[in-house]
Amino acid sequence: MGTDRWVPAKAAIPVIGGSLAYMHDPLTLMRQLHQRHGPVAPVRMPGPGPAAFILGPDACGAVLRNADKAFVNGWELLVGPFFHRGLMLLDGAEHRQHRRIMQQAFSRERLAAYTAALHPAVAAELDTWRAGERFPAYPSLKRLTLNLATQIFMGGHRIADPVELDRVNQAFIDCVQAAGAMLRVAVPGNRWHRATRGRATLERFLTAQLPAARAAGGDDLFSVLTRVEDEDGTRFGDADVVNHMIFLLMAGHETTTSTVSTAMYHLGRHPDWQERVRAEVAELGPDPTVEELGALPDLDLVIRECQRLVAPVPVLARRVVTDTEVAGRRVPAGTRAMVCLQLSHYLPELWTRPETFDPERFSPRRAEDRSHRYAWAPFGGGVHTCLGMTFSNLEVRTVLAQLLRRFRWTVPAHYVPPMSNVSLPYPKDGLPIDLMSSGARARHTW
Ligand code: HEM
Repeated sequence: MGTDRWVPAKAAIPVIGGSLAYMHDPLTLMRQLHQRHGPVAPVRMPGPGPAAFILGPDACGAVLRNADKAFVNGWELLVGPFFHRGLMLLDGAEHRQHRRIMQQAFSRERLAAYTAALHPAVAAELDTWRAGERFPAYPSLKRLTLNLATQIFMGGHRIADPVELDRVNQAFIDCVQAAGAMLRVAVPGNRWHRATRGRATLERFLTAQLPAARAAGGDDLFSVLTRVEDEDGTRFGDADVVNHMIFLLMAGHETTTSTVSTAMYHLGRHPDWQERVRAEVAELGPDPTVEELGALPDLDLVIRECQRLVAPVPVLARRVVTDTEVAGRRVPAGTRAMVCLQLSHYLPELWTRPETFDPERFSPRRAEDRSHRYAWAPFGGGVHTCLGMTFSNLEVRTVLAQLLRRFRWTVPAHYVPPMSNVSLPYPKDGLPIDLMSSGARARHTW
């Protein structure tokens, strides 16, 4: 295979220009770089060594499959200080062993127990939503998933003190927000500083709670992590449980919120689809099982389409440890490789009218996602493929099913959410939604 010369970083877009262009409109930047450089585009980014965007499904697939073991995870620089030793930040044999143990926390049996706990927790949150007003849905969804994480992951019922619960939630939010900090040095009052303190608070809290979580033998993830073991009987040490918990809280929170909020937006714009999925969930009983939630084909089409249009994790970070080749291009050791999943979701050679909301493209008849293994890859691929994918699907379906059964909603006429891309994408204006009770007729304003 012919190898193109590595284009030195000075030929690439300037540091600030590149970062700002990404934050302004990542998809346009990815398209421009793809057109100009093909599948491996050198970019200048703050941080050590050269950097490249990996573009298109072949190149993304090659990096994620990592056949020659040239890539290790590159997240340390972005989120390392707050999420270090989380599963996604481990490599090689250690990663394999930790993944094997953690997989036991996501077995069928465990998922059934988490799902049973999800129903009342979602209902309690949605009881606080009021029909008849326009309100920013995104912050409410974020609070909802955070409370779910506290209940399902942390065994929130064991935390008696509401002040402490608030403090823990805030510490966790501070950690998540640091990923988008421009200034990656702690200066009192800035994001990095708040996150450093947040990490310390979470560590103290979880370490103190660990004996109770272990003794409880409960069905929440925290309790489960203290006792799961791989086939050789190896278990996590106490520090591992704490590190994994902090990472899982982050991994499961913003990503799930993103999918539900994208779905609320598109279902608000497309009443035909809203009615179609409402009719489907109307058949469910009050506490649907994993199997019942899994058998909602129309909702499944909608969720996949939403994750195509707004990939909750649009770019994955890798670091090159030995000189290698991607799609015929030489990529030297030391390069930071940004795997741009989001671009593949919009390539016109893979998708019909990629800008359009068209869930049917995932139907067995059209199966556009089958055109390439990495055409649709919101959960990544290779050894780090999302471990929470099934749980997240159950959570998204549970929240949407309850929303659809309780409410109808629309979005303002001609409204398109202005997205923040500083860290993971979210609607900057909070996503205004006009909420009605499910009995009321929708007022379609577009
Ligand atoms: C819509 C929701 C979600 C999306 C789109 C998503 C996406 C991803 C992606 C793309 C990765 C791969 C990162 C990489 O290769 O560098 C990943 C990893 C991971 N995710 Fe998710 N995620 C979601 C929800 C969740 C949830 C709810 C959990 C936990 C309950 C979770 C747990 C994990 C874990 C543990 C990893 C690391 C796997 C490993 O390194 O072996 N995710 N996720």
